[in-house]
Amino acid sequence: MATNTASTGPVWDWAAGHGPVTGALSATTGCLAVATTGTAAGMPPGWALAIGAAGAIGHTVTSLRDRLSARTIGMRAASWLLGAGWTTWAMATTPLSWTALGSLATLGVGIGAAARATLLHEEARELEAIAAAERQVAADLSAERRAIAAEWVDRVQRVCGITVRVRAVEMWPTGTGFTLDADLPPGGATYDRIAREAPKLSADARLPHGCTATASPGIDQGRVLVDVTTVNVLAKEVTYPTDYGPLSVLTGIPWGLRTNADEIRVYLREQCALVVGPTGSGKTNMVHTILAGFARATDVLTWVIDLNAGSAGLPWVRPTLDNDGRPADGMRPGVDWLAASPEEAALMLDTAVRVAKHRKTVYQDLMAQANTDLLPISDRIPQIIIVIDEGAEILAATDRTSRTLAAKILEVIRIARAMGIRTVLTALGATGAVLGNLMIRREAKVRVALTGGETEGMDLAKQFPGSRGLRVDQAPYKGAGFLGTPESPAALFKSWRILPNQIRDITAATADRHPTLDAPSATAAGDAYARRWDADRTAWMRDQPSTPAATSHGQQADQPSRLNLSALRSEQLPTAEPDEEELARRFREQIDAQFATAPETGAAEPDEPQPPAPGGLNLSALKAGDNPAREAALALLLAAGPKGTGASAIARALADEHGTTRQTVVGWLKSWTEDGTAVRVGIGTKARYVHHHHASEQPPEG
Ligand SMILES: Nc1ncnc2c1ncn2[C@@H]1O[C@H](COP(=O)(O)OP(=O)(O)OP(=O)(O)O)[C@@H](O)[C@H]1O
Repeated sequence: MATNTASTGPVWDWAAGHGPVTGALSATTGCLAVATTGTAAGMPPGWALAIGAAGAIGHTVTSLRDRLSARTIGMRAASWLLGAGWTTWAMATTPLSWTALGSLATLGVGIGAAARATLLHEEARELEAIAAAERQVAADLSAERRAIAAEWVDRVQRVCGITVRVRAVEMWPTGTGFTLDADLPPGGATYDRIAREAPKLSADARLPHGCTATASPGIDQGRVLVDVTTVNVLAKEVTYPTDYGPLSVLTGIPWGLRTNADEIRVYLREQCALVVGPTGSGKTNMVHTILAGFARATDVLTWVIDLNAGSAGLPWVRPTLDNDGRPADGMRPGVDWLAASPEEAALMLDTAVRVAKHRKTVYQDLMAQANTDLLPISDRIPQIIIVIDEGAEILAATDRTSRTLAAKILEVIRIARAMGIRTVLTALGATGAVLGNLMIRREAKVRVALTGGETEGMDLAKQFPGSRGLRVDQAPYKGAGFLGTPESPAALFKSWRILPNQIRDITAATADRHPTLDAPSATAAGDAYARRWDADRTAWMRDQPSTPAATSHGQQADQPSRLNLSALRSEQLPTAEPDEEELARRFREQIDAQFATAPETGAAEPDEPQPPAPGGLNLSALKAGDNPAREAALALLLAAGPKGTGASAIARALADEHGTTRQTVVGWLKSWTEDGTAVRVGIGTKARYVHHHHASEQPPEG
C-alpha cells in the first residue's frame, strides 16, 4: 500500500487522466500485452484491428462531446488505429521479435510527441477562448460607456452650448451613477459653464428626483468632471454603521453618505462646523450621529451645550449614571461634559478659554520640537469639541444672557483653533445673524444644510458661497441635505439614522476609549471641570422623568416634562407597549413559568387595553430574545440568588461565548436597577446586584 510517500516512493493515482508520456506508455504496453497474450491464446489477429477501430470511434465521440479540436480528435483516433495495426501485424508475425519491439517503441515515442503537441494546442485554444470572452465583455462595457459619452457630449452641447470631448466614463462600483472626465473646448471655456446649468442637464437627462448632474474642476483648468447620479440614495433610510471602530480627529469623522453611497468625512482639527436644519429636518438625529463619531474618536473630548433641557447630550450620559447621578463604576459617558443651563454653559466656555490660553504657554516646547504652530493633538493631548445645539440662535438672540454666552462662544472660536478646541454649532435656519458673522464665516467652513423639504430660511447660496446648482428641492427627505467642507465641495448628502439602542451600544463600546484631559489642561480647567459630574450639578439629569426605564413604570409618553428624544422616535413602532416594559413582562413570564413565582403586582395583563404610545421609543435591541448575551446575563443574575453578583463576574462568565465587556454588563445592570429587575446592594467595592426575586431574602444592611 502506498500510504507513506516519503518512505515507499510515488503514489499512483488511478483516477488521474493521461499526459503525453503516460498516455503513450499506456497505449504501447497495452498493445504489447494484447499481442503477446493474444498470440499465446491463439486469438485471430483481425480482432485487435476491430478493437482498435472501436476505440478510435469511441474516443472520437467523447472528444467531440468535450468540444476538443479536430487536431486532438485526429491524433487520438490515429493512435488507436496505429496501435491496433501494430498489434494485428505483431500477432500475425511474432510480437517478441526485435523488429516488433523496436517498431512499438518508435510508435510509442511518436504517439507521445503527437499527444504533447495536441495538448499544447488545446491549452492555447482554451486561453484564446477565455480571452475572447473577456474581450466581448469589455467591448460590451465600452460600448455602454461610448454610448453614455456620446449622449452627454450631445447634451452638454445642447444645454450649455459648448462641445466637450469625453476622455473617460467611470461607472461607480455602487451602481448609483457615473463620472465623466472631459476636455473643455479650446478658447477659454471653464468648468462652471457646465456647473451652472446642472439643473437643466439633470432635467434634459430625465434623471429621477434627488439625482443630479454636477460639474467640478478636473485635473487641470481645461478639464471638467461631471458626476451623474442615477439612483436616489437620499430617499432611503440608512442606519448608522454598526462598526464602532476607533476614529481620530486627524483622519476625519464620518458624517454621512454622498449620493454615490460614499462616506463623507469631516476634518475638524482646525475647522468649526455649522449644521443648519429646520424643525423636523432630522437635525437632532444628525447631532447624535455627530456625537457618535466623536465618541468613537480616541483623541476627542466632547462637551455639549443644549439649553433645551440638555436633550442632545442626555442619551449619551444617562445610561452610564448610577443612582447618585455619578458615572457608574467603570463607565464613562459618551460625552465628557453636558451643560443644559446658561450658567453651566458659561462655566464650560470659560473653562475652554482658560484651557486654550494655558495650552498656548505650557506646550510651547512641544510645538517647537514638533516644528508646528498647531498643538499636536493625540490621545494624550485631546481635542475638545464643543457641540452647541441651536448655538446659532444663541448668537442671534438679543437678551443679556444669550449675548454673554455668544461673546464667550465667539471667543473660543477666535482664540482656540491652534490649541485644539473647536465648535460645532447647530441652527434652525441660516439667518443673517449667523452667516453674517465674520468669525463664523471664516472659521466654520464645514457646513451642513439639512433641508427635509423645507424651503423657508434655506439660503443655500449664502451657506455654500461659490457653489452652483444646489436646490433645496433636490433633497426633500428627512436627514438629507447638502454638506460642504474645505476638502469636499458642497453637494447632496444623507445623514445616517441612529436610534437609542445604538447610542447605548456606542456609549458602552467606546467607554474605555475616551481620552482624559491632559494634566496641564486639567489644571487650567480646575474645579469647574473636575466637579462636572457632582451630584448637585447633575441633579437635573435625574429629574428627567421620562427615561426609557421610567416609562416602564407607567409614566405617560406625552408628559410635558419628558425628554425631547423626538429624533429617536420610531414611526414604524406598532406596539402599544414600550419595548422595555415588554422586555420586563416577558422575563417575568419566563421566570414565572420556570420558578412558579407569584405574578408581579401591577404587571400589565396581556389582554388589558394598552395606552396608545405613538411616540414610543424603539428599544427593540433590548428585547431579551434579540440579545442572547443580555438574556444570559439576566439568567446569571437570577442564578446568583440572594448573594447577588457583580458586573465583572457576569462579564467573565459571558466573555468566552459572547465576548461581552464589563462596560456592557454595567449598562445592563444599571437599566435593570432602574426598571426594578435588579436591586443594587452594598456600597463601594462591596456593591453587588441581586435579582428582584431574591431581593426580599436580603439580610438587612449592617
Ligand atoms: N437620517 C435620517 N434618515 C431617515 N429619517 C430620518 C433621519 N433623520 C431624521 N429622520 C426622521 O425625521 C424625524 C425627525 O427627526 P429629528 O427629530 O432629528 O428632526 P429635528 O429636525 O431635530 O426636529 P425637532 O426639532 O422637531 O426634534 C425622525 O423621527 C425620523 O423619523
